[in-house]
Amino acid sequence: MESEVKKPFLIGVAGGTASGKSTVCKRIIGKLGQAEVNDQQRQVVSISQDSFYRELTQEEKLRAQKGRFNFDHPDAFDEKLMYTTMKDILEGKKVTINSYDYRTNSICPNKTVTIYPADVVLFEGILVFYFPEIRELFHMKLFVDTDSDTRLARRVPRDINERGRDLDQVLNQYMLFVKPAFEEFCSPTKKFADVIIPRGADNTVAIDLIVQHIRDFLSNRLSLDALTLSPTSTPALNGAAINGSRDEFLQSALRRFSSSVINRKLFTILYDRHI
Ligand SMILES: Nc1ncnc2c1ncn2[C@@H]1O[C@H](COP(=O)(O)OP(=O)(O)O)[C@@H](O)[C@H]1O
Ligand SMILES: O=c1ccn([C@@H]2O[C@H](COP(=O)(O)O)[C@@H](O)[C@H]2O)c(=O)[nH]1
Repeated sequence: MESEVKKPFLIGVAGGTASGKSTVCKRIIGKLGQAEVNDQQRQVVSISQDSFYRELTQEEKLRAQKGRFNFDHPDAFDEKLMYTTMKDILEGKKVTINSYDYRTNSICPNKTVTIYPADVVLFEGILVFYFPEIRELFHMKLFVDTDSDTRLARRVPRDINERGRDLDQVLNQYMLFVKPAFEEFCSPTKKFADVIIPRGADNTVAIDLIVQHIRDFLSNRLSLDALTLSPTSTPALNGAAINGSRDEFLQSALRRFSSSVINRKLFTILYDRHI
């Protein structure tokens, strides 16, 4: 039998720096029961746009070391790589992405992350809605809307503790690049969002609604897939549905979709429709 190609539900998560994008993604992953699952088995994965910062020229590297490079401008990203990676993910392919090191302002040499095909892929970053071709790929677009004072108050300790900066560097970079670029490039993309999440990860009501929407979408898609099964594409499943017992049908359906986060009660309904 042909192996199943997983075409994921692709979710874009945009928002200003330190708005809580990655925390929101973690909450969604947790609520879908995927927090403890290992990389290869994981059905819900999150990718950061930071993996798509482009390599800097020598001259740009020197400027970056002095805090004079604008990492909040769209030109700082490798748009083409972002697009081809998202397309590959949507085609159910396994992809390899870069790891980024904020301390050196560059891609980590010899360190990549493999993203295995999954049911749900979250792609989070300050400018994920900026590039039209990439924006159009998302099935759902979220904007994490946290006020700028809170964001700055979170960014300062984070950049000092986790990204190797001192207070002056963080504040200078914020005033020179981060704040103006947020206003020019990130904030205007809020209008493309399907859901705006005020207060980020604190907004449990919004996160629960989003999680429910993801579950509904996946259930509906699975329902359509199962209703259009052809004997050539999935002989085992169809054979059981046509010739076998109700239990055989459910067993083979569950085997096929056993790694999915989708509600399995659906198969009972489908079986009743088929037979
Ligand atoms: N709701 C929250 N309450 C308190 N701290 C938060 C909250 N959301 C995020 N943080 C903290 O703020 C910092 C930035 O959050 P993060 O999710 O990494 O933001 P982003 O991905 O948008 O840059 C992290 O140190 C994180 O732990
Ligand atoms: O080398 C770098 C690369 C990026 N940044 C800053 O990171 C944020 C984006 O990450 P968030 O997790 O969304 O905050 C962006 O504002 C860049 O200024 C950096 O400082 N150095």
